[in-house]
Amino acid sequence: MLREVRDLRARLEGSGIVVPGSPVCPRPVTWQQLTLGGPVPAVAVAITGDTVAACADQARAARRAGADLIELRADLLAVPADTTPASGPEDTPAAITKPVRWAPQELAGLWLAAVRAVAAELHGSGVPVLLTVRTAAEGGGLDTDDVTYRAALADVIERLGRERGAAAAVDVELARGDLPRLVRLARRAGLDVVASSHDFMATPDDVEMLRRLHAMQDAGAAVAKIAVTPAGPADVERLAGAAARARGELDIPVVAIAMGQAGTVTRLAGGVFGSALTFATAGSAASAPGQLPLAQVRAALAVLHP
Ligand SMILES: O=C1C[C@@](O)(C(=O)O)C[C@@H](O)[C@@H]1O
Repeated sequence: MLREVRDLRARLEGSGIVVPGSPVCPRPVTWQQLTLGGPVPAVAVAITGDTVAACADQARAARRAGADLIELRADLLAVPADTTPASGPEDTPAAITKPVRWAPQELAGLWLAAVRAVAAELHGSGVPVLLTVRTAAEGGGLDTDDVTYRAALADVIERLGRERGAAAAVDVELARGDLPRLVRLARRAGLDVVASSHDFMATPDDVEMLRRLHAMQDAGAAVAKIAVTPAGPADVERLAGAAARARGELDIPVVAIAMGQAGTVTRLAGGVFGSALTFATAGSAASAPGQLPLAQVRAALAVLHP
């Protein structure tokens, strides 16, 4: 029975008919051994270590666990505090720790060191690296203004271009501005851009979700990703609907996730609605609420995408 369903699906897809459950993506992306946008969603594991050494350890574990893609969440790296006195002589009570204000080049240097360490662990495995620097505005650990974010990202992109192959792609937040320019820089450096948008409070209305995904493709991103927070089943249904519509309207792979407990189903069955990638854990801390262990996600994918 399963074989008959598979054969029928293959015949329909062969004649250009989009079959629910195995969306066809006109412009899939290939990074090393991984293709995003095929009939089965890929599984990413996020590296959430706060030191370069911890990131390398986590990458090794994620590779062994069978991740298709490693996302390095470089925003979670600890930025050493500046302990010089804010004002007054050092022996006065004014000798308090200053807030951390790193220059873009310093941030880029820290992220680059972590990319190198993670890439070294993955060498020869065919598992690509996605470099992500999530800002505090979208639930991440990098608490800077948009100008610093863009400058640091541009710097790390250019430096990655000089060491081709360390990372396959870089995450760029749509809402931080300048996405088309960062896409051009990334292309020149031999990197793809995964454009992203996160809402940790709510699920935007359907028109807005679609608008963001289209804006990402229009800016030249290779992948369009949205993660939202549902208040309940109705929001989960809307997110799934937006994913299915985006899959029909866009050429590039779409990633759509409902975060938190209410959205768990989208981490398992997102592929049925057109989502090309899901995020799972492999022993270390989750990078967003609702992520499940990789083995559970694989088991669900095997049922839904035989
Ligand atoms: O964009 C995403 C998706 C995500 O937020 C999730 O909900 O699994 C996890 C992040 O690390 C990643 O960058």
